[in-house]
Amino acid sequence: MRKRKRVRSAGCRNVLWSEWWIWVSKDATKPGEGQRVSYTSEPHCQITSMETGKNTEDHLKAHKMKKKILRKQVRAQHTLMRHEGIECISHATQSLVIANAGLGNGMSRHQLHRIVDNYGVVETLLMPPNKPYSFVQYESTEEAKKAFDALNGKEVTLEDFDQNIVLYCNFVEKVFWKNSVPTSLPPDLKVIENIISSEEERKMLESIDWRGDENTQTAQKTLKHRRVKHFGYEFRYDNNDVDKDNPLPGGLPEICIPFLEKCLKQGYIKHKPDQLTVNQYEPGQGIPPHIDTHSAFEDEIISLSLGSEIVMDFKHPDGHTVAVMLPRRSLLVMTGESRYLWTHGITPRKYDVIQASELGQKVGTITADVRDLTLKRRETRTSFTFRKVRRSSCNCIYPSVCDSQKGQQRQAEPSFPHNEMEASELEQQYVHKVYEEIATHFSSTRHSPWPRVVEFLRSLPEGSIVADVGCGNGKYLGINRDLYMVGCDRSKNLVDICGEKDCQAFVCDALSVPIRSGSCDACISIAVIHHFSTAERRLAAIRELARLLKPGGTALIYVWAMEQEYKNQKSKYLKEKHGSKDKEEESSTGTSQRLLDDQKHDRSSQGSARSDRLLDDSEDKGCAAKPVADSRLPVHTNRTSFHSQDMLVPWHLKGGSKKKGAVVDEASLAGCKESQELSPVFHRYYHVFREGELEAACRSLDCVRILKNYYDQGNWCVVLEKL
Ligand SMILES: O=C(O)CCC(=O)C(=O)O
Ligand SMILES: [Fe+2]
Ligand SMILES: [Zn+2]
Repeated sequence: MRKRKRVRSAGCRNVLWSEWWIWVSKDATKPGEGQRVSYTSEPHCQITSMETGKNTEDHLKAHKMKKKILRKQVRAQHTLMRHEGIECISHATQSLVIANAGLGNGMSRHQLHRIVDNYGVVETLLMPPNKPYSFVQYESTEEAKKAFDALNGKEVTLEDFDQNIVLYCNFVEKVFWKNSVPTSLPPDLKVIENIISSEEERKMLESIDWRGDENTQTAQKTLKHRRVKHFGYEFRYDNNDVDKDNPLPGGLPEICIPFLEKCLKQGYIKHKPDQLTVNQYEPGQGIPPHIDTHSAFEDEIISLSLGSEIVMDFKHPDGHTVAVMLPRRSLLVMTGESRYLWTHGITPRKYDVIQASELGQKVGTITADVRDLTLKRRETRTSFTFRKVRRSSCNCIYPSVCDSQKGQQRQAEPSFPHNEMEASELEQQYVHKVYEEIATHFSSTRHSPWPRVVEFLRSLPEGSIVADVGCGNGKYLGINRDLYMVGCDRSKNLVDICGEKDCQAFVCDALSVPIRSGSCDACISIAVIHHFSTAERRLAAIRELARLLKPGGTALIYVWAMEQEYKNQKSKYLKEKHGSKDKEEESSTGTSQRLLDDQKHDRSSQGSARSDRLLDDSEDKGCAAKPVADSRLPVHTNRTSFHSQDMLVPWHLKGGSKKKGAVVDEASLAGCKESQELSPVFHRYYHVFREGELEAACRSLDCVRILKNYYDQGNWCVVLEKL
């Protein structure tokens, strides 16, 4: 409903979409000079000159500043609504939400307390984990008002980061937080506190000699995000397997023997480990989410935390994550489901979110109580991970993630769809779900707009209403500020990323876009329609784009081409097969394609898939794709030509997540390019178009005519006009 209204009245050019939104929402006042929400403060600074009217320059400056604060305040309201469904209200209450004062911004509980305590008695201070806002409830409305007036638009310096941020305040009905985060540990996971004494800890740490770079006896390696040493057997990160036939000389260090005996005696483990990996993490370092290869190690995996505590993230395949505090001198015991099915990893960052009251001592899940969270600076942590090398194949009950059981797994491989329902299920599993999972990583690789798409958007008349259907991270939404662009995507996580960039986008399916027929001057659909798995559905997606257009309106469509060699020219995608460097970002020339860039990742980590991949693609090495002898979809080998029009294309997920606005992650993830280790692989369904196929589909629609039809960097492209 709202969307329609927005589209309809977008003709008045000076109205920001976001401001307009607030006008139609129930707490808004009428559009007018400046004031968009009923309760605003005079920004505590720069405003005095405006009021006394000293001189016009100051007046103008103050006016601009006020407008800016208002804009940001409104943006913060939208973020809160989008993230939490919490609505800000126009009258003063006891409760404030303060944007940019969140744990995700790098604000500690301690610092925020000192700020908000200045204006009255704080009853509750909620700091949700990793979010860019906090909630504060005062004893009285008067106090909250005082805080609002003082803090809205106020610049503060983040302690520890030496960085300035500006706070923006809004009133909310009451302070609350629905704790959707699971509070129990993953099944079959234990954390045993104080397993060794400080003296034993010191001795164990001292026993590891990190001098020298690469050491054959202990297979010492400096990885991109930590140092490691192996004892007993080497664990190889190139194939994620243990070198079973070449035990390292010396076995496990003497000092570990009494410790292991204690673990056996106390029943934490049943079998004596014969392999040890010592990992050392400096603040800012981590290990990507992974499952230790099933075929390499037996069930029990134990890890001793030395030197400092750390938060480890566990993730179930259904997506839910549990952050687990591993205190110093504690033992993590992973068996059964937590060892075989859940990934574990350490996000590379300098601070962890932890419970405030028992600094560093609380075992177990972190997000149990948001009234009590804060940040804690990491220190050097050394872990001793003991495992037992497996001598026979794994027979676990989790075949979907078991490399020993890939025979059975193949049964689960998707087939070419035979009907509408199968098609929709295939897309759900191998397009929607995957983009949801990889959204953050995917978005971090999507910066450079493709030049000919930009050209199309720049050629549109000022004031045009444009829909970007399948907008991804919204990289085209801000290209031409003279347009009213709105994006939509099937992935909520990608739409959230658009929102963070202050772009207008919503979640919907490209087959059913909730925009009024004939309301758009133009549409774009870039690298989207090749994700539909039947010809009917691809045509339906084009028809839907056409429906949105008003007569004379134009649509630009890009799909991936079967022909990666055209007019005797290899596409960039093929040419970069033997490229020199793995790249995380899109080519700065801006000529590389969304799809081509996907392959850079794939190439960079081929062969690094662990047992947690969804499908096994190891058999594909050297050949482009499996022939479609049966109707099972082949898995494409990146950087090779296509041998089938329908296939699965791998995406190698890199560890960590980069959230905009989260200083903590921002700082620590800079330069994060863990390429050879532990990246889970996801597969996306694609139908690559043959020459003429897109054009023919468009021609079958009576309501459009083709204005242009061309090949651009491995894609077939058309520009349509609505008749
Ligand atoms: O540092 C840790 O505790 C875990 C290390 C780990 O998961 C591994 O080396 O596979
Ligand atoms: Fe591990
Ligand atoms: Zn297994």
